[in-house]
Amino acid sequence: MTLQIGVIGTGMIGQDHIRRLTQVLSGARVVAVSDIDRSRAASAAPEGAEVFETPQALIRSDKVQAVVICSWGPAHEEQLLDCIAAGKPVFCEKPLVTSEAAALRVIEAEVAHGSRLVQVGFMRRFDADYRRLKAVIDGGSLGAPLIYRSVHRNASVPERLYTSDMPLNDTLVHDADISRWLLGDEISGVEVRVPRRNSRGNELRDPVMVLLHMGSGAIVDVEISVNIAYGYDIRGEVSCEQGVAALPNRPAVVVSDAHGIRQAIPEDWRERFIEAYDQEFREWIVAAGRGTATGPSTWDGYAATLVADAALRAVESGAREDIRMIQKPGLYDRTVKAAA
Ligand SMILES: NC(=O)C1=CN([C@@H]2O[C@H](COP(=O)(O)OP(=O)(O)OC[C@H]3O[C@@H](n4cnc5c(N)ncnc54)[C@H](O)[C@@H]3O)[C@@H](O)[C@H]2O)C=CC1
Ligand SMILES: O=C1[C@@H](O)[C@H](O)[C@@H](O)[C@H](O)[C@H]1O
Repeated sequence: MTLQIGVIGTGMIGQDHIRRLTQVLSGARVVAVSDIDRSRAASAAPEGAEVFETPQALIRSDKVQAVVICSWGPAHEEQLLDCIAAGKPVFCEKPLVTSEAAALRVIEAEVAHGSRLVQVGFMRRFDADYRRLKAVIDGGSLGAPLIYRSVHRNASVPERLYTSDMPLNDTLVHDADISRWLLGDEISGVEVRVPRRNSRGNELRDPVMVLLHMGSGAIVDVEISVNIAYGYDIRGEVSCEQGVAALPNRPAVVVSDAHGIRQAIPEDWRERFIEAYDQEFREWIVAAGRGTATGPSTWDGYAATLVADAALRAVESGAREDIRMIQKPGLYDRTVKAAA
């Protein structure tokens, strides 16, 4: 069976996902697109795909069996609720939504539907290196994890569109999610420290240091730098009771010549996580074909939203801000086996 997909939002990542769904992966076809910028949607539409005037019309269309949301974060809630109302599986890029209240509305709608429909775009969980790191920690040979260092550096971010709150409510969500997943634990409190500003970033609050306090007492120390110029550099290191497991920036061919020894650095997230995005969609296509979702859920999107909100409070208060989650609905405890 070929899954008929509609894509909402045909900007940077929307176009990249259309490319992988059209040229890389099997089992799916992009049959519909929509964007508030109609001409962008028209030029991104693969051959034969219909351009819809509104996301709502695309979601309701009989030709669309599953939806991919790549619009801006504040638009996600309405589009997610429309997908759930239509009973259609939906892959939603991060952030799930941009407020706790919105996350709770999506949880309520999905729980009322009775089974998972939503998968959130936390692609690190599908990255082979992160999966190996998790296997080492879960294997238990290093003992309990005590400290996790998460380095998240972007060469640059889009001027004007990327604002001062975004290191904390857009970029940090990946580190929050991967910390919860790697350590198998919830985040109970957040602190933020703001060092000297990077003058390359205009007025942006950049870099930021974030401490995530895990329920177990383990601490995650996150560096977010979004204008570091030299490339996209993502690292993680877990210090455990009797050993350390580390994920360096993506390994690449080591070149030795008259200029020294060097390795290429990925330019951006598209390059660093190219296989992870492919894998998250491979697994999503299988799950969506069965009318459901797999991997990062609405619950995980809700947890990351609470961390973003707490981080924004913490940057103002200078103190630890606590996080309180609602009781986890049973729906999010069930495992859906998607991969063949
Ligand atoms: N998982 C990841 O690593 C990444 C995730 N993202 C996420 O993907 C989403 C899109 O980001 P980009 O592609 O970088 O942004 P972008 O600005 O390049 O594209 C967003 C597109 O959505 C359209 N749009 C905005 N509101 C809309 C609405 N209400 N209805 C229909 N179309 C709408 C815009 O016109 C634009 O074409 C964001 O939520 C972002 O956080 C982005 C980059 C990487
Ligand atoms: O999700 C992403 C972007 O939206 C975000 O702006 C970047 O900071 C992240 O590294 C990237 O993975």
